[in-house]
Amino acid sequence: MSKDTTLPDNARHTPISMDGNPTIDERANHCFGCGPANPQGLHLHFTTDTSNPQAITATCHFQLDRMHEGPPGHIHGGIVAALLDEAMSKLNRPLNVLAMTRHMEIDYLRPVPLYKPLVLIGRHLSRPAKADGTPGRKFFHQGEIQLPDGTVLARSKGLFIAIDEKLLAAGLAQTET
Ligand SMILES: CCCCCCCCCCCCCC(=O)SCCNC(=O)CCNC(=O)[C@H](O)C(C)(C)COP(=O)(O)OP(=O)(O)OC[C@H]1O[C@@H](n2cnc3c(N)ncnc32)[C@H](O)[C@@H]1OP(=O)(O)O
Repeated sequence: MSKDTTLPDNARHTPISMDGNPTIDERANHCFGCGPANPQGLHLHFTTDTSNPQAITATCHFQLDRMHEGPPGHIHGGIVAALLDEAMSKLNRPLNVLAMTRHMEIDYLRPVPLYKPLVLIGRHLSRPAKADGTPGRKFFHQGEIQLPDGTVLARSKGLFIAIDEKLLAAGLAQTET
């Protein structure tokens, strides 16, 4: 019996159809947000919760220091954007899709402190169906940076567009040396 690929699967790191075709990111592992091989990266580690398939989450506990300073004692706004983008993008794989950020908007609600434990959360909001009722390419997600007591410091909404995995795999094959 074939597996239902529309359901989230938190045991996997890539969509089923990508078996044997790791992404560029996975091969190099230099992703600025989560790649362990990037010495300048943020080294974020997420835990995904797919217990409610309609509202899956990705959560990361992190703390940054002066390397990422913007306003004195606080995280640079561009890094805040990178954190939120990363949290939202981490929802795509449990949803069994490869997708890239097409649009995101950010509310910078409070300055985000350095040297303090913080919580980064991505939440899947919706995947509107196409006109014919089949699953669409657009994934809407939300991201938040919170203090441990739940106070929200920054919030994002993002639109991610699913990429054709066959084209991606073909592109990777051409880059093999
Ligand atoms: C080298 C590549 C490697 C890839 C590895 C991936 C692994 C994962 C990596 C993890 C990365 C982590 C995350 C990162 O940081 S990813 C890094 C940052 N993102 C990028 O670099 C993405 C660059 N953009 C693209 O490549 C293309 O634009 C993509 C592929 C995303 C879509 O191009 P495509 O030509 O296919 O689609 P489209 O442009 O017609 O738009 C699609 C639909 O969206 C609608 N729309 C647009 N704006 C809005 C809006 N504001 N509100 C509502 N809707 C809006 C628009 O009307 C259209 O709708 P419709 O007309 O179809 O109904």
